[in-house]
Amino acid sequence: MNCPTALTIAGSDSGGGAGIQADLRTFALNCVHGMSAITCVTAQNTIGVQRVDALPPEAVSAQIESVVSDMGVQGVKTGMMLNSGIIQGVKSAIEAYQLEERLVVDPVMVSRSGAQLLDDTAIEQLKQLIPLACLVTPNRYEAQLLSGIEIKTIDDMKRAAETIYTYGVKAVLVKGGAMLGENRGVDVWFDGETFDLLKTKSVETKNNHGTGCTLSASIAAKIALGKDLKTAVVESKNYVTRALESALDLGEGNGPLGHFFPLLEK
Ligand SMILES: Nc1ncnc2c1ncn2[C@@H]1O[C@H](COP(=O)(O)OP(=O)(O)OP(=O)(O)O)[C@@H](O)[C@H]1O
Ligand SMILES: Cc1ncc(CO)c(N)n1
Repeated sequence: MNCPTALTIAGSDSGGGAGIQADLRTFALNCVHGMSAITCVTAQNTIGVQRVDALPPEAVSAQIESVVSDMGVQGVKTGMMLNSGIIQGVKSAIEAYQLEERLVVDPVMVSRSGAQLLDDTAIEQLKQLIPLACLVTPNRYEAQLLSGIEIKTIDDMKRAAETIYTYGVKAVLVKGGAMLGENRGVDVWFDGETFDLLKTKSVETKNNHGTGCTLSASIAAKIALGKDLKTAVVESKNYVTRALESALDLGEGNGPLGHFFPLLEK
């Protein structure tokens, strides 16, 4: 049986809500064979991250090379990449295997609570990767950092999307999970020609760990399935909304999404 494949280049989340674990689960729910290049191992739960151990950059590059050279990759996403050495190696591999057209960069730099997750050198390195991608998906704070624009309104999100587009990326999705009031959960799409507001219902839940990872993994899976980028984004946004509505009440903090709600409906 033929099966499309997708690759996630990201960190491991021991709590299973974000990172590699969320990505592989999302690939599976799309009936896409998931493969992984692990960049770092986090000791993490619903409350926070207790420890992070990075892999050597060569170990990350070797994982990418192993799967791409043998199995082929139709969709790729990057998530937490931790340091500039790893990001540099990933960029070289993307270029060597010409994966740009199917690459989604989730620029994991600032958490939704506003904490910086990458040092300044790594941020500069990540800025070099963004132009290669077909889509970059910054959250509110990452969009602020990448554009230099303070984001408070939808108009600010649009201006930030326009600025980030000038990096050379094909399309930008500024995510609105960290916006306030009725703007929470409204994402802004810009592809150089058209702005679009992707608006779903704003879900009232504290169990929202892994929304960004799930969104970018779902988009990569749908690219692997041959869908056009905009369709992949719209369907993925709807999937995240439904998964938030079915989120799991686990742990003391922010529980994981209910990724498998479609299976429970059968
Ligand atoms: N409460 C909510 N209701 C509806 N959609 C939401 C809500 N919170 C987040 N989203 C959606 O989830 C997706 C991820 O956006 P978010 O801004 O949370 O990304 P992120 O900060 O990168 O996520 P993470 O917390 O996983 O790092 C977006 O499509 C956003 O609109
Ligand atoms: C491993 C990992 N990647 C990404 C995020 C952002 O949600 C996280 N918390 N953990």
